[in-house]
Amino acid sequence: MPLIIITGLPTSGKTTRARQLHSYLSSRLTSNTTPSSPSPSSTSSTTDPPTTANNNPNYRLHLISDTTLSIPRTVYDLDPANLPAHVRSANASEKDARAALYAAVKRVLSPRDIVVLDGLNYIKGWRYQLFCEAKNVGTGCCVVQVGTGGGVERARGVNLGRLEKRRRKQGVVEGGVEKEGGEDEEEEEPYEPSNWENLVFRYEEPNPMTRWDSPLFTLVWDDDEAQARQVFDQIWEAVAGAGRKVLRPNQSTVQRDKDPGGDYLYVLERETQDIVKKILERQSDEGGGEVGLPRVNNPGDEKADEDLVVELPGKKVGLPQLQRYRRAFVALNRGGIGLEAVGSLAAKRLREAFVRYLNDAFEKDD
Ligand SMILES: Nc1ncnc2c1ncn2[C@@H]1O[C@H](COP(=O)(O)OP(=O)(O)OP(=O)(O)O)[C@@H](O)[C@H]1O
Repeated sequence: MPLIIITGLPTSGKTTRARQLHSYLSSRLTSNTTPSSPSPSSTSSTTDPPTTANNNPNYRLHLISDTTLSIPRTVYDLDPANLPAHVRSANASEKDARAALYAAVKRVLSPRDIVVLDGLNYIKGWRYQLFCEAKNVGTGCCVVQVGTGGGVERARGVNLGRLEKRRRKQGVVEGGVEKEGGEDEEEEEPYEPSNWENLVFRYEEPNPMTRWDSPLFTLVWDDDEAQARQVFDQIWEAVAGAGRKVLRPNQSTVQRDKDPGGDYLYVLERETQDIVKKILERQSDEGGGEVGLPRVNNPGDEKADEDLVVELPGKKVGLPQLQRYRRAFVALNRGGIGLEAVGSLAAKRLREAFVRYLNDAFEKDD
């Protein structure tokens, strides 16, 4: 499962662990024997390791993060008005940052590439999207949660420390005395305190019971080298060991490598619109439960084959929510399933795929 998603609260030690894991995997791939332990110095290293190591005939290794893509910390600002003008004009919002990360992952991810994605990765829908991408290219995905252990105080302290360091560096110390030094140190960017608190508030804990957050590995701040090494061994086993799990693309991520025909896009729109319309018509007033849908969109004979089943979430679903899912599904499958499949077969497959996609999405929302 070559996509390794690192997640955790802001300033909780994610990059530190991501670098340790990267260097562990790198030495494991290079030597094909016993990997080196994470070195003590790597805990405080601020220099990025090379993003690619290609010493093993079977795997290439990549590290992707905000830093490797030069994504500024300001993208996590709550209020775009607070962003510096040059950032605002480049429209560098958090959403755009995610798009850049997604594109970077997509560019390299394959069954032969191990990608360590270091970042907050705090939105479960985002982790789900990455899981689908891994599945789409026929590889696997796991999540590594980095925690500080025993509350958020330590992570908050790291951020406050960074803020203080930045203040001192800017020469704005109490009493207005300008201080020197620190010029040659690489600055670890702090979050504005309100943003930090908000990111903690919004953090969506990984849930190992869901497919997209499993297998889930955990590392805490106080884990020493030997403990970290044990977890890295388990990750290696999951990623490259005999028992590694490979996700096979299914019909909710329909093959996209053929040129789409104009008809295909029309069929994609028509069938997904029809499913949305029927769900709205058929769901009960209380919401929840199952709704049967026709496998074929044939107004003359709708009752004939109603064996597609949507399991609705606990509350009633509205048009905006369904349209959002529909648009996401359309975007995912716009690439087409090939001209040969256009027609009734494509329509049927798309309906099945869209229903499966909705079931996944509702399960995730519950
Ligand atoms: N397990 C640890 N033991 C000791 N110090 C650590 C540990 N993990 C991180 N640190 C220190 O805490 C600080 C923050 O760590 P790091 O940059 O890895 O956090 P992060 O979660 O990646 O932060 P950000 O949210 O800014 O990306 C660094 O100075 C680092 O050296």
